[in-house]
Formats: sequence, C-alpha cells, structure tokens
Amino acid sequence: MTFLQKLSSAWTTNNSLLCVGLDPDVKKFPAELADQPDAIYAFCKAIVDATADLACSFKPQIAYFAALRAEDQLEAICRYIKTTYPTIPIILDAKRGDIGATAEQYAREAFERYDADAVTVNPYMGFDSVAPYLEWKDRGAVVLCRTSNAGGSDLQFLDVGGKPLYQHVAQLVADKWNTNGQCSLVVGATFPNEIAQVRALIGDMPLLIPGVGAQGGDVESTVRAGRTASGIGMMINSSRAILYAKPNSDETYAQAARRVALETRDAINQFR
Ligand SMILES: O=c1ccn([C@@H]2O[C@H](COP(=O)(O)O)[C@@H](O)[C@H]2O)c(=O)[nH]1
Repeated sequence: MTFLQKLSSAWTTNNSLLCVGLDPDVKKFPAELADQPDAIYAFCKAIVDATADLACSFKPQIAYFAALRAEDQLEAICRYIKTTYPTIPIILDAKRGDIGATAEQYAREAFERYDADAVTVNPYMGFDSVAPYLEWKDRGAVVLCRTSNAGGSDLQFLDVGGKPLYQHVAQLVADKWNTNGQCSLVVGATFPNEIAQVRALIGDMPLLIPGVGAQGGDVESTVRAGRTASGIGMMINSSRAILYAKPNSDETYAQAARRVALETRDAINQFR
C-alpha cells in the first residue's frame, strides 16, 4: 500500500481527518511516569492506544525525542504503531532539507530506521533535495508550504513573479514534483485564507494542517478552506491540546487525551 492509499483508507475507516501529534514533553508528563526509564515511549503508547480509532495519522515530532537522546523510544513507538495499528500512517515530522547525497541518508533514517510512511521536508534547496525521498515509491514527502507560525510570512509571502512564494511552492509541487502521487503540503490552520488559495492550486493533493488546538487555529474555517469536493484531503494535526488535556476528576491522562481527540475529530467532521 502507498502512503496515499493508506491515508485514504484511514480517512474512511476512522471517519477522521484528525492527525494526532506525538510531541512528548517530559516536563508535562503525569507524575506516575516520573521515574520510569522509558517514560517517553510509555506516554506515547498510552496516547496512541487511546486515540488510534479516532485518528487518520500519527505525527511524531523528532525533536522531542532527539533532544533527550531518546531516538530508541521513537523507534519503539513507530514499531508499536506499525505492529498494532498497521492501517494508520505515521508522518515523521523532521522538516529535512539538504543536498541529495545527505538527503538519501535522511530518507533512510525516516523510511528504514523509523519505517515512517511519510516525512516532512523543506523545499528551500529545490527538487534535488527532495528527490531522494521520492525514490521510496510507497512513501510520502510532505513539503512545507505556508507554515503555521507568524514568522513564516518573512519568506513565504515574498513576491515571486507576481505571486507569493508559498503559492509558487504549491504550484511547483503539484505540477512538477508530484509525478507519482507521493507529495502533500504543510499549510497552517492559523491561515485559512492561504489554505483556500493552496487548495485551489493543487487539486486533491493531501494537506497536513497543524495549528488547531494550542495554536488557536479555527476548525470551521480550516475545514471549509481545505476540504476536497468529497470532504477529505486533510490531516489536521493537534498535538499539545490532546497530549496534555487536563483530566477531569475521574479521568486518567490518556482518557483526557481521548476525550479531546474525540471532540476535535467530531468538530472537524461537522464542517466536511
Ligand atoms: O507549520 C508548521 C509545521 C509543523 N508544525 C508542527 O506541528 C505540531 C503542532 O503542535 P501543537 O501542539 O498542536 O501546536 C508541532 O509538532 C510542530 O512542530 C507546526 O506547528 N507548524
């Protein structure tokens, strides 16, 4: 199965456009995990088990693991998802970008070491820096386009031949880079007008949309701007709002995460 086939199947099976982000910040972990040696893995596993039937994808953010020398726990959680929930795609959020020879190694890291279904990549160095990921024909490359942070406008809004750079990236990926249907684009939920502009340029290509939840992006305007004619086409990511949801008195942290994931999935589905 290719990344796109797997994603399409998860959209349908779980009736979900929600991507659950795995950004494990040990400072925010519940006290019960404090002395556990593999606390990052245990935390992520509990979140994955609590949300797998509500998600169209999981997005581990590599920085949270690498900063603590916990790549072994990232490997373990990817392996766990692959084994236990093989129908849910993993998008490794690593935002890689380098010359071709180095990109080949980054691609091996994402697709061999972590066995991710897709990886986020930076288009700034051009096609030869993205091509090595596309050599993995059943995997995906999720290209940064209009990121959710305010500073994204510094470069992504520069005028390039009469249109902003982010639109040029969207057009380039859709017309020239996506020859095998492996590409998707990152567009932030904090900029729904730009999501609509991108959707108009790229047909049904999937969008990874971070920025709802902790970053305050509006779910309704995001979905209305990014949906395809058949009401799919998006992986709407929420990380901190789900991972660190405040438990009610009778809830565990995983149950609280499930409650917020369910609310987010259903809020998204209202507007598809
Ligand atoms: O433009 C972008 C690209 C990636 N991200 C990543 O998504 C999550 C968002 O986390 P929240 O806690 O839901 O804000 C995080 O891993 C970012 O690195 C993004 O926010 N914006």
